[in-house]
Amino acid sequence: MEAPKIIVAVRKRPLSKKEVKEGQKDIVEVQGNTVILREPRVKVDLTRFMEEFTFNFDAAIDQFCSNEELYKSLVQPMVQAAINGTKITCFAYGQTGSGKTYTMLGDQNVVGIYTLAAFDLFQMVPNSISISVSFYEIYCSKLFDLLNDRQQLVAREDAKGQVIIAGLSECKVNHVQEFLKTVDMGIKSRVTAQNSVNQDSSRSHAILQINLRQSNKMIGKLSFIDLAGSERGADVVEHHRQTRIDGAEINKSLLALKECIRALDLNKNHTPFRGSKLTQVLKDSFTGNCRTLMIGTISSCHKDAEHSLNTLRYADRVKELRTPQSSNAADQLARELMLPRQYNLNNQFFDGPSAPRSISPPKLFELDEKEEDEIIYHEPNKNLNLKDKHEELIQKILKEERALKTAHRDHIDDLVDLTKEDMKLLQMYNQPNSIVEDYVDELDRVLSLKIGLIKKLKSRLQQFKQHLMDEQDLSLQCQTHFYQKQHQN
Ligand SMILES: Nc1ncnc2c1ncn2[C@@H]1O[C@H](COP(=O)(O)OP(=O)(O)OP(=O)(O)O)[C@@H](O)[C@H]1O
Repeated sequence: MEAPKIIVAVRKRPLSKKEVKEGQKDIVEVQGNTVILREPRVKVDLTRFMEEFTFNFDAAIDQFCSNEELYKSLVQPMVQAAINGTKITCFAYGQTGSGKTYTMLGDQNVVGIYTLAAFDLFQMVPNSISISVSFYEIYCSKLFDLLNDRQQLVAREDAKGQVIIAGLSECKVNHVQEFLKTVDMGIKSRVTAQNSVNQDSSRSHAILQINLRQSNKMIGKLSFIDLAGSERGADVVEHHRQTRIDGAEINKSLLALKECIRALDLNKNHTPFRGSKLTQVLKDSFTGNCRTLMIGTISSCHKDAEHSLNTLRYADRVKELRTPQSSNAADQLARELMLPRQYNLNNQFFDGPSAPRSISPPKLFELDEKEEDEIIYHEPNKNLNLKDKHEELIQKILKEERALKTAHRDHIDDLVDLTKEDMKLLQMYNQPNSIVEDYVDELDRVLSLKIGLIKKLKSRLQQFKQHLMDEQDLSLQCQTHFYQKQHQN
């Protein structure tokens, strides 16, 4: 049977030492490929109760599973496929601090799955295949090369519809140590930016690409993506406008990513790649012969219940629309992937008792499909409408901002041309026999043109300023509504 195009896994991170010390509760249970989240709630009459949500995935990974075990069961088979010409994409989605970086890139004590893939690749590929790396980051819709001093990059679509990231460095690596050194340089560049540019890793998507070439022709590609923190997409109630705008961009890219994966699984002809910078640059990875692994990372801590639920719902939506064929293939793969017993995992990893296919209905309020499609964070309807309006306005502002910058540039060019005319005029007036009426008329014309240009730009600016103020008002309304709602709960 054909391998599934998409595998959706969820990984639970353990409580941190700090959380244990604070007495926080672990509210997530992994049983086979099922994740159960029990959220402590309080009713209006102050009685406490537990709300239970059950989700079923291709793989559910508990807190005892190491990166090596995860790699062996889910990623290693894909590495082999990459050598055989398949484009592989692995991405981690989840709240800040839920374990995305830990899974993808590792930390000082633990190796990430990209490193494990590299070890295998260097062992498996024949000498005729060369390996190279690119590593870049998307921050505020801008691309930065992590292997070249964070040079800003531009993504362009060529005549054949292929997206090319102009200037992206691709470093050829001959052995695993060289590979690790190169990626480490990129990780350091990301960390330095966090400290110096007031940037926060949870607000950027990091994309590490390993390219396999034979006689200079790309034959396979593996992309490991550490996404921005999913909760960042809901920064509507943030006080800083730029943070809200960044949040809207992150929200847009995560929703577009979900749409692209769904379209990919349904073999749709039209895939909405242009929906965001992230999906635009990943277009190539999602077309043709490709396979994707999504790892939703969740915290087990009760105070993160809301965010964990949102991640579980997002992952559930990604796999929900799977075609019957690919669903069968995924089930088959899940059985084949059963982890060897030497791994200290729950042994029901894949072939445990068959769990319910869909999520248990939330008992307090229902979400309809449209709501989940449009925002990541679920709120009651009224707030959602405000959020929708806010989102729409942010998109408008982003477009207007780009248009304003272009108009400003054109304005400067026009002013330079008129200033040249000004200078010529003055030179002519300094000539003997010049006619004062001509000079006055001409100067009047040039000045009127300049005033016209300034007025035009000013009115565009005025409109933009008005929309910024509207956004501020709308955000305040969202905040008020959000806090009122919290108070009621
Ligand atoms: N499965 C795990 N087992 C043990 N520790 C983990 C696990 N997942 C995450 N951690 C620890 O939790 C902390 C947060 O993880 P990590 O930095 O990977 O989060 P993140 O989702 O990448 O956050 P951000 O979006 O801010 O980059 C780290 O200290 C990490 O070592």
